[in-house]
Amino acid sequence: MATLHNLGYPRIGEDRELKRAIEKFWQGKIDEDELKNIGQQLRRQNYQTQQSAGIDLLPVGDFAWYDHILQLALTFGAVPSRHRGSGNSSELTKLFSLARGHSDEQGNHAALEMTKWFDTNYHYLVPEFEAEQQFELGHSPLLEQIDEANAQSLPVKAVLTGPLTFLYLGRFEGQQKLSLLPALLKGYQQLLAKIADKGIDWVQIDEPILALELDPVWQQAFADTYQQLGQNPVQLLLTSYFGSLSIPLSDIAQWPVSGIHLDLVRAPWQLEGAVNEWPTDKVLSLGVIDGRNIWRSDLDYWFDILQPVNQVRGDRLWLAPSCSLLHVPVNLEREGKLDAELKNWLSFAKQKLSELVALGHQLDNEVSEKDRHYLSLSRQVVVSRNQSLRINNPAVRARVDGLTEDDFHRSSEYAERAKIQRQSLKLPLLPTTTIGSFPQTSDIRATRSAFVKGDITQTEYDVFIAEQIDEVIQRQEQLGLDVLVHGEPERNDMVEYFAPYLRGVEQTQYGWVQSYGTRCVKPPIIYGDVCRAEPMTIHWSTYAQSRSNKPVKGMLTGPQTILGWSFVRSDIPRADVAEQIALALRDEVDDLQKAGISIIQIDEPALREGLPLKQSQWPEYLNRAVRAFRLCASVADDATQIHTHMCYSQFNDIIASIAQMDADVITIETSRSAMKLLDAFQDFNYPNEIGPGVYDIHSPVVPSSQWIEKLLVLASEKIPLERLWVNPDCGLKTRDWPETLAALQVMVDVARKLRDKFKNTIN
Ligand SMILES: CN1c2c(nc(N)[nH]c2=O)NC[C@@H]1CNc1ccc(C(=O)N[C@@H](CCC(=O)N[C@@H](CCC(=O)N[C@@H](CCC(=O)O)C(=O)O)C(=O)O)C(=O)O)cc1
Ligand SMILES: N[C@@H](CCS)C(=O)O
Ligand SMILES: [Zn+2]
Repeated sequence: MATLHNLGYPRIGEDRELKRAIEKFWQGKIDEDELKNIGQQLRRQNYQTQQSAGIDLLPVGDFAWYDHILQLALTFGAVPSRHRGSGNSSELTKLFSLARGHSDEQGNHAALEMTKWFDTNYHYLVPEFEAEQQFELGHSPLLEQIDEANAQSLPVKAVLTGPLTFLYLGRFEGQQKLSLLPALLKGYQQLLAKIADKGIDWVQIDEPILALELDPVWQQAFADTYQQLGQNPVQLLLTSYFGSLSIPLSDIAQWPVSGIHLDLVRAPWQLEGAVNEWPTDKVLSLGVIDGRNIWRSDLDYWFDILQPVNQVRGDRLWLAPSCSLLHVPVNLEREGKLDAELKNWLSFAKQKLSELVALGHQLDNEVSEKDRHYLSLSRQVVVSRNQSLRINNPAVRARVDGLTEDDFHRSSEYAERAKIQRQSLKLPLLPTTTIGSFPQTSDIRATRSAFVKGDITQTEYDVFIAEQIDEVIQRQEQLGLDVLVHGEPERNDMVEYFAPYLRGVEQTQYGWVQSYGTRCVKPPIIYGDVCRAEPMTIHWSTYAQSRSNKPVKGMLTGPQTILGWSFVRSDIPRADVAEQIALALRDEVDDLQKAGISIIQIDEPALREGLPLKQSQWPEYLNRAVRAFRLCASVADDATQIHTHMCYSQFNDIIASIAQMDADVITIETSRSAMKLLDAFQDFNYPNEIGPGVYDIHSPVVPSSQWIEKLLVLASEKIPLERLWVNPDCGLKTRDWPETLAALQVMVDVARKLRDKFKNTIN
């Protein structure tokens, strides 16, 4: 009989209970005991949901207060020295302080850096390692959670991120991370021994870096590590996901691990090797239900594939979702407003487990009434999706087919456009701007919530938004910014906002997915051919422009970012979907310029995170991503200045592609790296204009003028002054007004000072 297990369940809660509880704790509205109780209730509920779905082995250790990598760093005492010595504050307070930073008499203790978890929209906190770093096993939430689950007599499988992934994802300035491996392995050995002492048989040891193209040194480190860890009394399920293994399975078969988990959704071709090369006395766990997308599975397809494997492997065959369900929303049942046909096509975390169980039971000839329902729905959906008229839009297809090379090029080269734009825009040297959003205050959120619930009318909501824009424009004029924004008060999210205006795209009401810490997003569902149903931003952009004589940027989210932060149909290539989105945005760019908007920003923060995990696949991806951007931007007249914005990005390895995007201006996050990221632009001789971020928007700390001046001077040594802009790292939606105004005033004042200082050096 196949064993059914799960790799991880969404920790945030069906109603974002975890988010709400943590934020209340931060606000001092509940104490630590109350917060811990809520965490415990959530875990209990999640275990119950999984067990009643029919899952045989439950993941314990998938819960984390803010982020599981942060929690692991703290478990091993891998805490940077600036955060040590916080006296007798609790483990939880230390954890939140590492995640968010804190200030005290000793100064400002900056948070750990946050970055993308592989190619997902989840962010983890980057552990920082120091010379002589030790990894002493300290307080372990995993061990506590095992005790808690044992007390409930649950069938436990411990979940632990593996040492190589932990090390690989951390930062060890200028030094060889692998030199820390022996010390780290001591910590892991201690932890595994304690897990074994608690009577646990299996540990799911997650090593997602196995999906990257690892160099031989890391491959050898894997072999050495698992030789050592495999000697432990607990059985290890070496768990890969997000792609195919980069180490041959036949090599891994020699390591003393008791099982392997393979992601067959992302890399189905791995099955053949697994069947032939993975020893039959070891567990073969196959990830067959998509943990990264929300489509109902084709269970008959999997049944046919798995039946022969099941016959050979019996209880050594385990079945699971492809990866943790952290990346999908919790429960489809809550969605009351989704169209019935589309809803049938979907499956969220809770439903995915039922699909898995139905498949497992069918393989074992033990189908229940509930399983029958899931099996039959799966069959119906395969037919309905193949035949549905809602997917195919001939007009969109014809438009894509009719594209010519000219549609991907601006009329003139950048140098020519820049001359025209300089004359029309008349911007000063070192123009100042912001990235788009201004604080999304609780007033804005509450008013939108009232509107969505029907407590206020459309007119009342519109009046409110207009007032917000008026205020934002007025404040920017008072600050003396040169290029203004409307502040995005009408947008719940930079991606979700666009969904209602796009055909082929649907939006859930409760489909929340954790993005970082307590912050969540509701990814739209792209189910069919995409086109623009109606203008998306013209009303508020032109309204904002009517309130100022300075240019107000039109603000769009780019094709790769809408794609990357949505759940995307799987029946056509993603790049084709991006092209359709680009065409919808192209119409918007054109309408904006016709409506008198002279500067249009097309944000592409997700362009880099969309890179395939295997570097050999980058060129094809980058080519299509750049073309999609150019398709929407190239409708702009020479006089229309196109900006793009990227954050969270290392640019060195993709700088050529960024240049090919041919945006007139790119604004980027650089302040935390003290302008180091600009080196790539300098080395490449990046030809267009750049706005390197001069302060970190993730922190409420107001930057000093000395700091901003230092960064700008550094930037001016790398980028010619006449191509340099001055702006923060990213949008200001998560900040409060007082710190926003104070920081921007410092920024504008420094820009003015340097403008005066430098103006004579420009001919
Ligand atoms: C730039 N980032 C983004 C990413 N992905 C996106 N899809 N969008 C992004 O902006 N990925 C990378 C980064 C991640 N960064 C962030 C930053 C901030 C958030 C965030 O603030 N999320 C909010 C939810 C945003 C939203 O959808 N808001 C809605 C609903 C607000 C809400 O919760 N309303 C309450 C009622 C409020 C009241 O009455 O006071 C409710 O419904 O109960 C809106 O504004 O209407 C968050 O709170 O988590 C995400 C990613
Ligand atoms: N225009 C967006 C970009 C975020 S990456 C904002 O300002 O929030
Ligand atoms: Zn940004």
